Amino acid sequence: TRVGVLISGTGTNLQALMEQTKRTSSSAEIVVVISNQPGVLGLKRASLAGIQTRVVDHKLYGSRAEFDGTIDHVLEEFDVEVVCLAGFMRILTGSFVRKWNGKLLNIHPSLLPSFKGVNAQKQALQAGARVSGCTVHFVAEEVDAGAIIAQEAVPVLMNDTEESLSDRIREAEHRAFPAALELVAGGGVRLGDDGRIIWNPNA
Ligand SMILES: Nc1nc2ccc(CNc3ccc(C(=O)NCCCC(=O)O)cc3)cc2c(=O)[nH]1
Ligand SMILES: N[C@@H]1O[C@H](COP(=O)(O)O)[C@@H](O)[C@H]1O
Repeated sequence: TRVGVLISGTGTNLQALMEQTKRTSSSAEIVVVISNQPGVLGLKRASLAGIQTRVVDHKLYGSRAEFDGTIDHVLEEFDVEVVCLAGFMRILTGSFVRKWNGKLLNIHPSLLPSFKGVNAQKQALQAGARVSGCTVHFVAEEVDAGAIIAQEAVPVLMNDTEESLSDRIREAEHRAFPAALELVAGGGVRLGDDGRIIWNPNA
């Protein structure tokens, strides 16, 4: 399965996905990395791994539709079949999400449906949660509301700060996202027409 990864920054999730898809056992191959920000570390990580990169700078587009349309054009150019949002921080338009429905995965740093949106780790701390974690989900038009593919829980410790909790969640992300990508790429999981997860017991 040909995979495109969309990033906005550091790319630690991209790094985990690249390491997983390099394995001979993997059903997935990352064929392009697209960033909406120029010069980010994630682009260097991809180049070091010999993966093609493109920058689609959202500041250069008059509308979200044109920005998303350009990203879509690059994904088609590379014959991408599955798209992973790995620290990608732009909301995608409904038409883009509908076109890639069931083929678009995102990693979120909380146990959805709790703590949607940005600063999820801070929300968990402020709520006094004793457990948090990460969620990999199919992307739906409604932000952070898509069908859940994989989750991993982590403890919230007494002296946790937003940074220490984020670091612990990120370690879980680096396991959950590669595992979820293999499930989707290998046909173990797909999105039903009703928007719910369908598990293939034989995959
Ligand atoms: N339609 C759809 N698109 C998404 C795009 C990115 C992410 C990644 N997680 C994200 C969740 C929230 C945001 C956010 O609210 N950023 C501040 C506004 C940035 C902007 O103006 O664009 C960004 C990424 C998830 C989704 C999703 O669930 N549905
Ligand atoms: N989606 C969120 O973006 C953050 C940065 O990810 P990365 O750029 O290090 O992969 C991660 O915490 C992830 O949950």
